[in-house]
This record gives sequence, C-alpha cells and structure tokens, in this order.
Amino acid sequence: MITMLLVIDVGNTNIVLGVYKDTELLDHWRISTDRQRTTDEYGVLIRELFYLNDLRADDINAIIISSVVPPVVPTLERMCQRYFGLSPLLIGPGVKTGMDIRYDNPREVGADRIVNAVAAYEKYGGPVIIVDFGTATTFCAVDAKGVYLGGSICPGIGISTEALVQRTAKLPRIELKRTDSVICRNTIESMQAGVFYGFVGQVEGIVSRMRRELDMSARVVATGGLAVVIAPATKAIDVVEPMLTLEGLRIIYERNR
Ligand SMILES: Nc1ncnc2c1ncn2[C@@H]1O[C@H](COP(=O)(O)OP(=O)(O)OP(=O)(O)O)[C@@H](O)[C@H]1O
Ligand SMILES: CC(C)(CO)[C@@H](O)C(=O)NCCC(=O)O
Ligand SMILES: [K+]
Repeated sequence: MITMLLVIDVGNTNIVLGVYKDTELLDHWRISTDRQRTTDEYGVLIRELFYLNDLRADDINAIIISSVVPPVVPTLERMCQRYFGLSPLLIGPGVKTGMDIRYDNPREVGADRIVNAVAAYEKYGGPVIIVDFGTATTFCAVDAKGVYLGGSICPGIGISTEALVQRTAKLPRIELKRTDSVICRNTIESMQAGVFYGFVGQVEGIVSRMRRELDMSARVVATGGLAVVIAPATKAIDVVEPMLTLEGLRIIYERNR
C-alpha cells in the first residue's frame, strides 16, 4: 500500500507541513506558529492548503509531528483526529529514532534537533554537523557511529535583529542582505553588514571549534529558513538541505511503522 504521510514540524516561529507519497515530497507549506489558534482554525487552514494543491484529507493515512512548542501539541492532535481521523505519532519518549542521544537528559533535546540529526546522518553519514537557522540557530554534532553528541544554541538571526531594532531609537527594521563591504556609509547598510557578516562569523567560529572537538573532516549541513542566505557567503557550510526536518520526520515514521 502507498503511504501518504503528513509531516508537521512545529517551530517557535513557523509550522512547516509536508505531504509524502512514500519517499516523494509532493508539497510543503509554512504557516505561522500561533498558540492562540484553535483546533478548527488549524484544521480549516490545512484543508484549504490541501484543496489548493489538489490533495484530500482522506488521502492521508499517517501523520507524524515534531514540536518544540508544547502548548500547540494538544491542539494539533485534536486537529488530526477531527480533520483526518488519525492519531499522529509524536516525536518524544518511546519513539524509535535510531539515534543514541548523549545529552545529560535526552528528553531535554529539542525534537527538531534530533529529527535533523537523523536525516543528516541517514543522508551523509557521520561525523556530521547540522546547523539550523530558525528562531534559534542550533549546531548539533553527530559522530561517525551516528551518536548524537550535543551542540550549541544561539539566539537566531531574526530575533537578534528584532532586539537590536526594538532597543534602539534610530535603528530601523532591515532586510537581511549581504553587503559588498563592512565599511558602510549609511545606517541600513551598516546594520546589514553587521548582521550578515556577524552571523557568518558565528557559523565559522562555532563550526571550526566543533570540528576540532568532533572531527576535522565532519561535513556541515545547514537548514532553516535563512540557510540559503548565509551559506553562499561561507566555506564553513558544505550543503544546504531546506527540507532536512521533513525528511527526518519521514525517516522516523518509517522506523516506527
Ligand atoms: N529575510 C529575513 N530577514 C530578517 N529576518 C528574517 C528573514 N527571514 C526570516 N527572518 C526571521 O528569522 C527567523 C527565523 O525564520 P525562519 O523562517 O528561518 O524560521 P523557521 O526556520 O521556521 O524557524 P522555527 O523552526 O524556529 O520556527 C524568524 O524570526 C524570522 O522572522
Ligand atoms: C533550540 C530550539 C528552540 C530550536 O528550535 C529547540 O530545539 C528547543 O527548544 N530545544 C530544547 C533545548 C535543547 O535542545 O537543549
Ligand atoms: K525549523
């Protein structure tokens, strides 16, 4: 039987949804994470996205969810029951990820980080470093045997820039953009240079330290909304995989079916 799998990745800023027909990603969508949104509001929204893409709720025969925003989970679980007639598999204790987690308390690691690590190790093997540019920028290290060793968590590009704008009187909102120089002659370009090259430097700094602790030959895989903006500016990132979290969800579903 063909599996039609709905994968849902709940981040602090966005919920990314995808539909897999076996291993093929048919479509994917990004909606904002809103704790106030009700079961029915999520249901209607998802139904509408399906409709616009010629998909039907009845076509779906399994759902898997990864969330780093606990209050949204019960709402989405009810949505799955009511609009798909399915109980979703939720990434958490009891789910087989196939990955040994060396965190002091494995339950503490964000589900998105584990899902990313599973996908990156499956596709590239280890040692591998995963960088996710989301609400937070996370770095995770997986060794040659596929053990999740841990990593670093930094304030994300979006929220850092927001703080800079909010806590100053004269600094405007800017578009994240690469500048030609870091010696800039107006406010907007000065901020763009600082934000862009500051975060490029952060990636280079943390990746180089992580390589020294892990393995100098580790491959670096980047994902998250802003990966495609940062990656072209640095040799520290080997490959961008925009759908890494969705792929990881599909792989983990396979391991638990
Ligand atoms: N072009 C841009 N310039 C500045 N900030 C941006 C830009 N695009 C996105 N952001 C901000 O960067 C942050 C991360 O956005 P992104 O779309 O990467 O989130 P995400 O990968 O869905 O994160 P999460 O999984 O944590 O929800 C958000 O706070 C967003 O507002
Ligand atoms: C770091 C974030 C916010 C990134 O989405 C998420 O993975 C999370 O809430 N993690 C929990 C803390 C940890 O991973 O150690
Ligand atoms: K994400």
